[in-house]
Amino acid sequence: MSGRIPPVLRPEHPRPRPLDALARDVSSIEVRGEPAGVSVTGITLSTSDLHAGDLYVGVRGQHRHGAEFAADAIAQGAVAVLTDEEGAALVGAASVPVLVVEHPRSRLGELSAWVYETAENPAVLYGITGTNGKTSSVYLMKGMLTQLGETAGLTSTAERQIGELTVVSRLTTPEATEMHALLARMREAGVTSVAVEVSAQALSRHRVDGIVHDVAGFTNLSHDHLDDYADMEEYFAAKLPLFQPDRAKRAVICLDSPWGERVVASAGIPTVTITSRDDVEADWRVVVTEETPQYTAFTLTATDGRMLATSIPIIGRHMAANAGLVIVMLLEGGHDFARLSEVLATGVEAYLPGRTERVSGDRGPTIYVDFGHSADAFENTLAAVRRLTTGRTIMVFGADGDRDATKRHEMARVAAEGCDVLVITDHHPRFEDPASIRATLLEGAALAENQPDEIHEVSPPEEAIRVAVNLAREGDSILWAGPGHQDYRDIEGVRTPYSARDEARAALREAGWA
Ligand SMILES: CC(=O)N[C@H]1[C@@H](OP(=O)(O)OP(=O)(O)OC[C@H]2O[C@@H](n3ccc(=O)[nH]c3=O)[C@H](O)[C@@H]2O)O[C@H](CO)[C@@H](O)[C@@H]1O[C@H](C)C(=O)N[C@@H](C)C(=O)N[C@H](CCC(=O)O)C(=O)O
Ligand SMILES: Nc1ncnc2c1ncn2[C@@H]1O[C@H](COP(=O)(O)OP(=O)(O)OP(=O)(O)O)[C@@H](O)[C@H]1O
Repeated sequence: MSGRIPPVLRPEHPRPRPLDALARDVSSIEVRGEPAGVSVTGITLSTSDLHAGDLYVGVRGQHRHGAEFAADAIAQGAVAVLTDEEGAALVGAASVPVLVVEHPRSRLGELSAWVYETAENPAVLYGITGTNGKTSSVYLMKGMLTQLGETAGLTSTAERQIGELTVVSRLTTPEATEMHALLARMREAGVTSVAVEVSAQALSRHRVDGIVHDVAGFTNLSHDHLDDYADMEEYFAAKLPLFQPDRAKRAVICLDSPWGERVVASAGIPTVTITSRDDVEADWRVVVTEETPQYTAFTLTATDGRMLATSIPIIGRHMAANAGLVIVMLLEGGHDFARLSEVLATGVEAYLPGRTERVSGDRGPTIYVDFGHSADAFENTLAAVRRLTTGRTIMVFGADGDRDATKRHEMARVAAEGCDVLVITDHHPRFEDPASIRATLLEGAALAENQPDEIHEVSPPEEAIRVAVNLAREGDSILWAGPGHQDYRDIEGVRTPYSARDEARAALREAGWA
């Protein structure tokens, strides 16, 4: 992948850590070379993020062994290299100490916590997992925490935020080296609570090792990532470690998808449940009381009768479910119910970038740009858009190339079922042929029982949104699912700058809707 790579947030004043203490404090490390007198101020997996003073960790990746880049790392100022036996052979004779461990990736959390001294973290950590709603929930949480007077941080697919400071993210959940650096930077900034988006891949690849969340949250599970996991059972199993004592102290589980009950059954920590469905029993219940284009109002009620009423500045019952989950997580994190009710009575203040984000003005069709890229996300967002639309609902979407191809038919079927006009286009083709992805989507759309009035195939996406806008009239809505907050398209491994929000606004202007 080439193109613009966002920076990594690290502590500004790291305390130098003596390398010879590492072998004493962290078990099963063999030191080759002389560690005495060497100080470590950072740790990284990648030469593109290397700072002078870093411990460079060379792990075997999908394409290369990181140890192949050890000479570059040392030239850039790495003071030591940590790797496995295979890596040590690749490094050969080095001018810095070489530390050898088995399975270095599985030791990254522990090592990073040692380098940045994050084992004792003063902030309250909230970790959220699930297929859909993680990013939305961490933004809703940061908004609520700020309203409660806290200095809050978040890490998400879209951004890392420390109070007002924001940087664009690379991965949903950063590598453990970056995660611990971020926590250390947050400590410097006096952050009191952190909302952490935890992907299944992060749990499988040791990215949140060394972190014990005060409260974990589960949104839902549905078909996604079956390129990374063999089947739904394996994908589900990848989520479960977040609900064990080494990763979280307690948890709030949403029962809206049937997988929620199974998370409760397998959790090794105390759990509290929540639902927004009226056919499911749970400790807390979300009931949507009003849906408007500007906000969704809802009540949150406990089985003991406690109730609060609030609203979120975004459309969709699924978003109210996310917000309810977050409120109960805050309660489990020690916030007072009466104070939360009072602070949230006037509504949650949050901005969710690219999550059913309305990018149109007062005149003309309404356009929402969304990050949905699964059938479940489409079903929920389309239903929300439809409930607020007096005219036709137009859906524009394309599917990710080089990602779970098994979900494409179902995505297209659900899209076709839920809209009046479907415009199939491209998303990130990566190294796949976009025409062949569109052909698969057209096959999927043909499976819908209720066919839309029109189906169009338009490439590239900037042309597709213009076709959609030209088809639309006042009172119609366009849901452009996929690109969300993203500022690029990945075409053959190159990140080309791209903003769906800007393209949508330009299409409206060109059509005379200003
Ligand atoms: C499959 C996967 O997780 N890959 C990650 C992995 O890449 P890799 O194994 O291909 O690495 P490699 O290219 O073989 O290189 C091996 C090592 O050499 C290092 N290197 C390599 C070249 C160089 O010049 N210098 C250098 O130091 C690399 O940093 C790496 O440590 O290690 C890289 C460095 O940390 C990650 O950026 C990369 O994530 C890729 C970009 C990725 O897309 N991951 C996806 C699957 C992912 O994790 N997604 C989840 C979920 C998203 C969601 O919720 O939808 C996420 O949390 O983001
Ligand atoms: N609770 C929910 N249930 C179903 N769909 C949801 C829910 N919350 C959000 N969505 C839909 O899923 C899309 C992705 O939402 P969000 O980014 O919050 O999820 P995520 O879990 O962070 O996904 P990713 O891991 O892909 O970043 C949204 O744009 C919306 O279409």
